[in-house]
Formats: sequence, C-alpha cells, structure tokens
Amino acid sequence: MKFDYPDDSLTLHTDAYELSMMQTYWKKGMGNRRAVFEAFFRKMPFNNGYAVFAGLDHIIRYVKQLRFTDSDIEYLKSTNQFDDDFLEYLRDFKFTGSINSFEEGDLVFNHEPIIQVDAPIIEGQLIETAILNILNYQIMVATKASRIKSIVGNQIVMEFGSRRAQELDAALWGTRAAYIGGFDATSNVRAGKLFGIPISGTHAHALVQVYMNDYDAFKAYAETHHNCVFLVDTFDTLKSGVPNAIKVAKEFGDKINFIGVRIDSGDMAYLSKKVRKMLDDAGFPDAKIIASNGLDEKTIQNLQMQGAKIDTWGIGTKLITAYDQPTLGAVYKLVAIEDENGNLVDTIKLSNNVGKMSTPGKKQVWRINDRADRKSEGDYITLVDEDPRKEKSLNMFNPNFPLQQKDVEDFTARPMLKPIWQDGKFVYDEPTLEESRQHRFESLNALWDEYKRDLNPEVYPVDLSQKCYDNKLKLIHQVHEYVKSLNK
Ligand SMILES: Nc1ncnc2c1ncn2[C@@H]1O[C@H](COP(=O)(O)OP(=O)(O)OP(=O)(O)O)[C@@H](O)[C@H]1O
Ligand SMILES: O=P(O)(O)OC[C@H]1O[C@H](OP(=O)(O)OP(=O)(O)O)[C@H](O)[C@@H]1O
Ligand SMILES: O=C(O)c1cccnc1
Repeated sequence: MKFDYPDDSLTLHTDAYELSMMQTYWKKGMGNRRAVFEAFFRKMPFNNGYAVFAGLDHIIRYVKQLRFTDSDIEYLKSTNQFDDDFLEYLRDFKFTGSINSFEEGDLVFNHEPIIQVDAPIIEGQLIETAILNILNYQIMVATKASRIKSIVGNQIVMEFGSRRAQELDAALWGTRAAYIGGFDATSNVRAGKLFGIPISGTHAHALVQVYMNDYDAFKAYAETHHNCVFLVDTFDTLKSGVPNAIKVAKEFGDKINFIGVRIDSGDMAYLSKKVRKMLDDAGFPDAKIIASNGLDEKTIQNLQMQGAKIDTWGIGTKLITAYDQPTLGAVYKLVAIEDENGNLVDTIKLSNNVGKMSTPGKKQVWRINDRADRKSEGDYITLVDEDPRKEKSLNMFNPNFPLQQKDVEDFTARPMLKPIWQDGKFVYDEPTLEESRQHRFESLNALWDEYKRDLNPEVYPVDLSQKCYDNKLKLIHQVHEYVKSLNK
C-alpha cells in the first residue's frame, strides 16, 4: 500500500466507469460535445418538509484542483485499462465548462435540479462521483441539524460527533454542514481552525477517573481554566457530581466563570429537574445544565415534553451519521447533449416507475414567493429559456397530478441555480460560512409552518412549467415510438 504520493490529487476520486466512458467519448471524437447534467434527489430526507443545501464549498475546492498529476496518470497506466493516447490527453485536462448551483443554506426539495453541469461531456462525466459523494452526505447532515435546531429554538446546540463520524473527512465536513444547518458550535478543533466555527467543550469522564473523585477533578480543572463546565455523572450525579461541582464553584467564586454542569447518562428529565433545584438552592440560578448522550430531535422533544430543565445540548452520533437515513440518494442525470450538427438535444431516462423518470432539458428552478407576505408558494421548474418574471400570472400544477393546480399572481420569482463557473471561469462571489448559516434562517422564515413541522409535513409544491412538462411528454412519446419501431 502506498500513501505517500507527493502529487496526489482528488481527481481519481471518481468511479472507474466515469473514466471508461471518458475514454470512449474521447476516442470517438465526442469528448468535446456539450452535455448538460443535473443532480436531484427523489425523496425528502427524514421525511422532512424541506432539505438544507450544503456542500458547494467542498465541490468548489474539488473542481478548482481538478488535474491529473503524474502519479495519477502513472497509476491509470498501471491498471492496463486505458490507452496511452487517452492518458496523454488527460495530462492537459482542466475544467472548461459551466456549473450552476443552489447556494449553501438554501432550502431544496425533491425532484428539482440542485446543481447543473454544462460542459464538454468528458468533463461533466468525470465529476459526477465527487459531486454526488459530497452532496449526498452534507445535505443530510445540514437537514438533520436544521431539524434539531428547529426543536431547540434559541437554546445552544453543540456538535460533538467527531469520534462517531464515518472517518475524518466526514467529521470535518459534517461539522461544517451542521453549522450551516443551524448548530452553534463544534467540539472539532480543526473545524474551528479551517472554517472559523466556534469551538466549545467540557471535559470527559477520564478527568474524574484520573483523580478518582469529583471534587479533586473539578478543583484541578478550575485551577487551570477560567470557563468551567463540570461533568457530573461519572460516579453519582445527585450524590457526588453536583454537590462537588457546587462546592468547587463556591470555593472559587469570581476566580472562575462557572458556566454549569453536563449530564451524560441516566434519566435526563428526572436528573435535570433535580440538578436545577440543587443549583438554584445553592445560589447558582444562572448555571446551565448541558445534556449529551444519544440525543436527536426526537429525544429532545420528548425530554422537553417531560419538562426537563436542560439549557444546552451536545449532539454527536445521530447528527454526524445522519442516523435515520444513510444517504440522500441524489442522482446525476444527463438532460441534454449536443448532436453531430452542433444542436443541443434534450434526453430522458425512462423508468417503469414514473417518479424515477428524469425531466429532460436544461432547466432553471424559480422560487415563487407571494409579493406581499414574501412566503414561498412553491418552486417552479422551467426550461432555461423561460423567464416567469415576465408573466403576470403563473399556472402552477403538480406534474404527477396535473389537476392539482393553482394560479399565482402578484409573485416574485427568484432563480435558484446561480452561476458558479462560466465557460471555465470561476464567477461565484462565495458567501462566508456565517452568511450561509444566516441564509438558512432567512430561507426558513419564508416557508409556511406547514412545511416545517417535523412530523408529516405538507408536501411543498415543486412544479413544472407547461413548456417543461410538454417537453417531457414529447420525449417520453418519442422514446416509446422508438422502442415500438424496434419491435416491428
Ligand atoms: N427521560 C428521558 N426520556 C427519554 N429518553 C431519555 C431520557 N433520559 C435519557 N434518555 C435517552 O435514553 C437513551 C439511553 O439512556 P441511558 O442513560 O440508558 O444511556 P446509556 O447509553 O445506556 O448510558 P451510559 O452512557 O451510562 O452507558 C439515551 O439516548 C438518552 O438520551
Ligand atoms: O452520544 P452522542 O450524541 O454521540 O454524543 C457524544 C458522546 O460522546 C461522549 O461520549 P463517550 O465517547 O465518552 O462515550 P459514552 O457514550 O460512553 O459516554 C459524550 O459524553 C457523549 O455521550
Ligand atoms: O466537550 C464535550 O463535552 C464533548 C466533546 C465530544 C464528545 N463528547 C463530549
């Protein structure tokens, strides 16, 4: 096994079949044909009413570094699966196409294109794997984080998941996605350094075990830190942990900032109420109770229902692993391809399952908001040459149930797929992480509560324009005719 390539890149982070197809396109002289790919997902994560878009920053970093290095080419050669002339071509490979995308912190919905790559087919094909790899994870974590943040409201939620994440990259980028989803801080120090996410933390049971008693451990911590949260459940929360935390807090007085205590096991409703009373009675009404241990939006809601007195939440496993659903299932489909005469021709992938059919043509997604109350009426997918801002009234209908429809007037229409690359030039003025995090808050404000409830939310309308719908029917018909002609 060899890990020490000085010129390793992320370019080979792709499925072998992408490179195999690239070789075919190139050898057949089709590599430069313009192709439009769009990524979308079919099912809302966690059955939530919305998903939070995250991952664009990582995609940008990935595309910016796309080059086949010497060791990449050498490795491909060693597989004996690629021809030398094709490998020589790869030496000068760079991304020359266009990418349009939703922005981080945007709300996204199933069946709409969330990122669009319009590039020579050879380039668009290569980047499928990494784009899906990134989006399929980060959107899950950002959405899970948003569900949790919505339940805790103004209370602080800290991301504690690094030890449980599926490896180092997931811990790092998952933390970033959680921050976009509304988390307030992370325990991952590198995420603090790289992304500027506030870092935060308490101490582990090990500290208490080292001293073999709560008092000595808390005292040692207080002697070496100003801000103090004491973990009180190592031996006995009510009989030893909390009384000793209070004792140390009283002894140190103003010399420390006694933030509060953390509970990490046991019945957290029962314990937190008891602990609250002990802290209040001891003259620490402002001391916070922090809870951790297997929490997510469901346990938090249940604890709230039981009247638990918890102020701050530390959340690991169930957030960083997107515990309830292992992947978003986003796919990347070819929607248009240039023919031999230079015309861009729409393409479709049929399926027996109507929900699995792709929607042909290069498209734009428009967020339609009511002009007066600014609330979202739904998303409206058009072919790229349409502009609903020129219309006075929009007929929005459900493409799967066209009778389900409404006419919308007095609306604003915002194009959601924003230019990131144009003809190989990076054109995006990337927002800061803070701005993306804030953007999620603002985007949620524009969504009616019916779509935001965490259980059985209303289905947000994602509609096709008449032209886009007719185009889809036309292509389905064309393919049916073609298949029929084969069987004659
Ligand atoms: N009052 C409560 N209502 C609902 N769920 C709770 C309550 N108190 C704790 N929980 C949750 O129940 C789960 C199990 O708690 P428990 O303390 O038994 O965990 P554990 O992992 O077995 O503990 P330990 O860390 O000591 O091994 C955790 O996910 C915890 O968040
Ligand atoms: O439960 P999570 O949401 O993943 O939160 C992170 C957990 O990590 C720490 O536990 P530790 O690694 O010490 O193991 P523990 O479960 O035995 O406490 C911490 O005390 C939390 O319990
Ligand atoms: O700082 C903490 O309390 C912490 C950090 C990571 C995991 N569990 C707890």
